[in-house]
Amino acid sequence: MDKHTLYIKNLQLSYGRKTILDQIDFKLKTGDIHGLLGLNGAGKSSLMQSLSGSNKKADYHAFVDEHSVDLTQQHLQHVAYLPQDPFVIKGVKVTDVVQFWYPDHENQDKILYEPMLHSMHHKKVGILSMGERRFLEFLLVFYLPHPFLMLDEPFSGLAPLQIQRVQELIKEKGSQKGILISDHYYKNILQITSHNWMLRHGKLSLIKTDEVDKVYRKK
Ligand SMILES: Nc1ncnc2c1ncn2[C@@H]1O[C@H](COP(=O)(O)OP(=O)(O)OP(=O)(O)O)[C@@H](O)[C@H]1O
Repeated sequence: MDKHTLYIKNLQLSYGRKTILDQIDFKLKTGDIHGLLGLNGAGKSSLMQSLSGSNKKADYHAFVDEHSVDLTQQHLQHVAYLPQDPFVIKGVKVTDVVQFWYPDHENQDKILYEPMLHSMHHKKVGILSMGERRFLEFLLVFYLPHPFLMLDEPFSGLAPLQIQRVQELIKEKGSQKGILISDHYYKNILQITSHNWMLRHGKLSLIKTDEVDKVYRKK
């Protein structure tokens, strides 16, 4: 599979007079799994929304394989995004949601035959538990064809076995996609990432695994 690189240059985001992201440069290659850490309100979701083109207030230059790209043109399918908040409508059945997202049988089967989702096909999304719904949403975004994937709190509300399965899938797919993951359960992240970024005061810097605990304890 071809390798791709996403490069973001000089990302700037302010809400009113408050600067959230300050002159951030960021590079992610397919095959890389990077963690995004930071205290509440540091700007992790804002960064992921910006990188996936869903935050229209962000200002930056984006390149894929050195070609300038407009990430807000989401039909170009550069970066997929799992948002922190639930997004699947409650009143529809799991099978219908999956068929809507994936018209092809191959991808439908990958999701519907996922062992931890198998017994839920005919349930409406609204009666799934929080963890079941989050797991479904993760799978929906995970199998999209985009080469880059932003996962905002994918472990939130998941049971330990589901966390393990999400980690397995991310590691398997890590060889094909460039993945950035943020989660407050940062130990789940550190188990699967090669590099970790800390977002503080609008700036992004690499952080070593053994320094992460210290930052969160200082809180
Ligand atoms: N649409 C918005 N308008 C104004 N301020 C916003 C908006 N979205 C986020 N903020 C502010 O930007 C800052 C960063 O928020 P963001 O959600 O990106 O942080 P986070 O690191 O993801 O936080 P958490 O870990 O708590 O989810 C916060 O102070 C938040 O209140």
